[in-house]
Amino acid sequence: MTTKIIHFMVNGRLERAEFGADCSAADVKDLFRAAAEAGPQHILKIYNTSGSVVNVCPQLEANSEDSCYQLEVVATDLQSVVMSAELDNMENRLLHMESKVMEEMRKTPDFICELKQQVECFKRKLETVEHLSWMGLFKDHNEQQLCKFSPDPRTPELSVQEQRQQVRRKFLSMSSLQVTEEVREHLKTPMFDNWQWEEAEMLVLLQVMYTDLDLLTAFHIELEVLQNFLFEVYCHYNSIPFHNFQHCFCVTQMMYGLIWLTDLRSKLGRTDLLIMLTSALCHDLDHPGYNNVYQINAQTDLALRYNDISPLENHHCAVAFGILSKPECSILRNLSSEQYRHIRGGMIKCILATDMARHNEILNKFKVMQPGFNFSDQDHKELMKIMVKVSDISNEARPMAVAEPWLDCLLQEFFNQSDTEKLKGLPVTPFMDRDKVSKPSSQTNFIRFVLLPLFTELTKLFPCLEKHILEPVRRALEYYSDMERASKEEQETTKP
Ligand SMILES: Nc1nc2c(ncn2[C@@H]2O[C@@H]3COP(=O)(O)O[C@H]3[C@H]2O)c(=O)[nH]1
Ligand SMILES: [Zn+2]
Repeated sequence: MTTKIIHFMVNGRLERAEFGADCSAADVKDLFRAAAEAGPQHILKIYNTSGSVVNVCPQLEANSEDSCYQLEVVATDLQSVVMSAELDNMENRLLHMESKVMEEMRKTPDFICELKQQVECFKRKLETVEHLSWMGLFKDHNEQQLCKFSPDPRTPELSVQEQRQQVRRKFLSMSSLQVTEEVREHLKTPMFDNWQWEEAEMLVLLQVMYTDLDLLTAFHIELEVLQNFLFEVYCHYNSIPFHNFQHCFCVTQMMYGLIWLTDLRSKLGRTDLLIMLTSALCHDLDHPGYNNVYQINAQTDLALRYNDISPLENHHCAVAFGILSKPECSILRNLSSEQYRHIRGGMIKCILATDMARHNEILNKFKVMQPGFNFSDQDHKELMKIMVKVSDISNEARPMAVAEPWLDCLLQEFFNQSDTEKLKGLPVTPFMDRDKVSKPSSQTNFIRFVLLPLFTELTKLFPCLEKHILEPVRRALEYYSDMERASKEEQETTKP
């Protein structure tokens, strides 16, 4: 039997393990646990030289001292214990509710049966290792496993490359089909429901946005180049809970909707529209799921590269121009160098302005120039920035059934970050801490202090946004305030 030798760093020591390919997964884990002086309750994580997590399994690739893995004890499995207790608690409350309802109705209502089934399913999952992957602590050895919380779960048997190629084929085969007038019109409103569309279809709809704004004709963009560009953009979004391709699509669709709602076509030039739409599309490229504060505190490569100055936004922008530097993807390739420089400058401004650390600065500038806003003035650059920014944080302007799942995705990403911060001993970002925030508290604060002031200001310039943006956001505030009140009342009544 041939054995392989694995070199790895653990607790500052270089170690080696030797095992055969027919060795069991449990044996391999035990080998690493022993080296890390960890017990069975600990969760181990192995990183390769490029910092990606690899699976602790017999198929682990042999390496040399120079290319050794990093082995880390990232958590004890306490979280499962806590989750398990919470599920038991939930189950007891459901049983209690069921018996009360039974007294009156003599039958268990469907919704209680459904809830019971969900709790049961959750408990089963918790008993397997599946939950570790939701927490980002376990990876299948299928190199780049897709995130379980991705809003659009894809076929697990296919590799990422194969899945992407499948999306590409579907996109290209559908893109010649006629998108109905009804869909085209719907695409221009904040009512659009992203959850009904799969990735290939979203690529077709993005193509429609460029064509319906006449951008292909105005900038001599070949259809094939636009399709290559859109596909590359799609490939450069990660499968993470929130900052994924679906988010990119939603932000671009909202930007597109705002262009039509506020009739920007008659107020700005085609170049400005191209800048805004393309900035929205590229604004979160290759987002890793951990925000700037984390990048800076953890001293990541991005923070080092960009000197702690908006590391993520600088990266999104750099990735965008990396894609645009490939001739087959460059929708800007038929422009003069002066036009290119102008569009590049505009996109950099718009994408960098999505850093929420600059929120007040940008809002205040907009407030100052607001009375007597002049669209032909150079100052409209500020308007472009604010429109992309508004689109970026506009989920709550959408119907509740569309917006609420987005909040779940966002909190998932937040909690993932704060869990990692706790594990690594980094400062914990309070609004991401699962022990401190809840859905309603997160949303009432965000709507009161971020959304309403910004949207109110924009509505002064475009009164039609009152109906399309402000009103839905006010309704969302009511909804989450009610939820907050109800959960406080419930806590009061269940207090021992
Ligand atoms: N609480 C809350 N935060 C949001 C919402 N939408 C966007 N954000 C935050 O606004 C930020 C905008 O920039 P990022 O994409 O980095 O991260 C986003 C989130 O942190 C929302 O609906 N609720
Ligand atoms: Zn974003």
